[in-house]
Amino acid sequence: MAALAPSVAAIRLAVRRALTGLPSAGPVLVACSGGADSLALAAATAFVAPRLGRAAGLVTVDHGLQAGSAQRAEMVAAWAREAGFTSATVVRVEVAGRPGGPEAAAREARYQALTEVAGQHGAVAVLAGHTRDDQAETVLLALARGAGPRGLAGMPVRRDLAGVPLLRPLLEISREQTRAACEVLGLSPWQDPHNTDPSYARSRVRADVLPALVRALGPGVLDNLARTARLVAADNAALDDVAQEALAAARHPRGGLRVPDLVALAPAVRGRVLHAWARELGASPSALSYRHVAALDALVTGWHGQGPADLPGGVRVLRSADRLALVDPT
Ligand SMILES: Nc1ncnc2c1ncn2[C@@H]1O[C@H](COP(=O)(O)OP(=O)(O)OP(=O)(O)O)[C@@H](O)[C@H]1O
Repeated sequence: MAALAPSVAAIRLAVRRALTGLPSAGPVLVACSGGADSLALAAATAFVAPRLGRAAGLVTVDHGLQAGSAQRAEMVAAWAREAGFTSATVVRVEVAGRPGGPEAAAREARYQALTEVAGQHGAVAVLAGHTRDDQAETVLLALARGAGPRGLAGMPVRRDLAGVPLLRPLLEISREQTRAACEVLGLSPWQDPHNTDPSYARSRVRADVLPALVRALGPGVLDNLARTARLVAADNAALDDVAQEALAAARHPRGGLRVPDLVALAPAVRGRVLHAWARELGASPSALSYRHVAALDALVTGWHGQGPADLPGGVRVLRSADRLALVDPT
């Protein structure tokens, strides 16, 4: 018997670890674009899940943004049925008319579709094929836009998708390995033209920046960027816990927060307390930026009688005496 290719073995092991950690019985759902990363993930899941006594379904989203996208989706679904998935679902989504740029709109439509299909199948987790290289790109993009630790933590290995865990088992697997696994398994991945379109910052990082970094600093740089994300994520989790306690302790009896309690906090914790509080008041996390939190912080530490701080979603916060309070919109 031929030895198992290292790329295939590594990806199967990563999937096995992700599935073994799932608490309850029920199917998992692989989100597969047909690209090399999610195709390698799907092939590994089709192998591993039945051996763990778990059903696996596959879902592919047709964004309808390119000619032939419907056929591509059907081909992925047809492959999935052959590969032994218990369900193979194609969802066509409407991207136009959603807020944000085209990438953000497609992502929002995709995650909404994945959530719906997960609900229909009673899935206990959705698996996505983001790799170590995607993580390295995410960290670099976050660094470049000054996103701070929240951005530098990159993509979490697990997050909540409207009640269903979204898992990323391949965050420590390289793109080279997913390409190699597809080749070994005789799979022909779809090449997403967006991935090489230089009008996207991520594509430019992928095509120009990462290769330049590897040339200048050596091949370990991709692993190191991904490790940075893991280390920062662990620090973030600890600091967020501290901030939650500080937020609870800083509540003012008449609503809002007590300024002296906030002043006493370390700046890193205070920033997180204000961020968490702003979200609680209704500011959307994706729109909440450094600038907004800095404006709240200025009400605490740079107070000179200034007016309210404006947060996304029309949320306004003012300082009166020793209290930060929401401005009643009425
Ligand atoms: N059209 C789609 N249908 C289903 N899942 C998708 C689709 N597009 C992306 N995904 C999921 O999101 C993950 C990340 O996609 P993205 O396009 O950002 O990265 P990628 O590295 O190009 O992945 P891939 O090689 O799998 O296309 C994919 O691995 C897959 O799990």
